[in-house]
Amino acid sequence: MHSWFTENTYQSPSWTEEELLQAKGSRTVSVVLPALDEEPTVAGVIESVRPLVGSLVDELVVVDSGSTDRTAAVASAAGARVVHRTDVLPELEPLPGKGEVLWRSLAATSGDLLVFLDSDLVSPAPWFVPRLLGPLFFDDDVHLVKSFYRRPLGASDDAGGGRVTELVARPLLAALRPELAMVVQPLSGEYAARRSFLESVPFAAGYGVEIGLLLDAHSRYGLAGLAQVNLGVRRHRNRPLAQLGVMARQVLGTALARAGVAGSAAGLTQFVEVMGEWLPDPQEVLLADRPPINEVAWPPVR
Ligand SMILES: O=c1ccn([C@@H]2O[C@H](COP(=O)(O)OP(=O)(O)O)[C@@H](O)[C@H]2O)c(=O)[nH]1
Ligand SMILES: O=C(O)[C@@H](COP(=O)(O)O)O[C@H]1O[C@H](CO)[C@@H](O)[C@H](O)[C@H]1O
Repeated sequence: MHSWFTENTYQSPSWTEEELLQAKGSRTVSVVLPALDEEPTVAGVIESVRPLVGSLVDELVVVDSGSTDRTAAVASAAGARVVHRTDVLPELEPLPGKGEVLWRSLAATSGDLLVFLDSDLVSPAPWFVPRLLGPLFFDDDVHLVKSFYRRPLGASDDAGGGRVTELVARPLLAALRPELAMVVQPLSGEYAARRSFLESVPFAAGYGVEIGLLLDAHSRYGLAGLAQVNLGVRRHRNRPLAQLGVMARQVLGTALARAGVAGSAAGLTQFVEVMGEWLPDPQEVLLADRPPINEVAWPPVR
């Protein structure tokens, strides 16, 4: 078995809250939920973290990505601090993507450590945050902690989720960065990292953010800088295949860029059937990065 997999993979994390608090010491923790139109689920995710605020967690922030539903109101009522993406770095026109709000969250928070959770999670367990923090508290060599879990697809209880992971990210890593073959969920949206790392690397503004951060952490720190923790089961809203095609294009674009492989800037032409004919349905695809935020002059909005 690969030594990294045995040493830095936590199949059954068993740290107690007391042990974690002890190890946390004077460090601070920000939990960030990126949210685009997540009115049905954001409160449940907040409620899974809120009991930790004031102990393991120092701040719980939802960054609204331009929602048109009641995400902000629901999140605020559930007890999170809500930051709209243009509340921070207002001088920058926002880019339409998940990575954009994660990048801006660095300017809206102050924690030494950050934990990212998707806002479309369904019934996330209360141990998600504590388990993600464990390796950062106990191993100073670790800078990025990824989650892994069984990923049911829709209502079924089998593990059919993680379609872009299985069909794009995992094969891509095998081809471009085989050392990362032992990462169980390279695209998992639940992860924790040190601010010092996050502020010093670019953020893909779209869905390439996870693969970009993984590749950059590996380039910067090697496998020793990475850990992964078992969170059990993860259910979330599963997008239709066509939308995952655009996501896959972003994952591919960011991975190629980080690997120094020239790719085109082309978007993605999908096809739709209209009255028995198949017609092109071109998709704009955001492939841009935000630069390392510590290179952008900004007064930290704390
Ligand atoms: O432009 C975007 C796209 C996504 N998200 C958030 O990022 C998380 C993951 O997005 P999504 O659920 O679309 O990805 P999936 O889990 O389906 O791969 C969710 O909390 C979204 O609300 C966001 O804040 N801005
Ligand atoms: O892992 C995946 O294949 C995709 C899609 O998952 P599903 O097939 O809908 O379970 O979900 C992840 O990918 C995104 C891109 O990295 C992340 O932003 C999401 O948080 C993560 O859920």
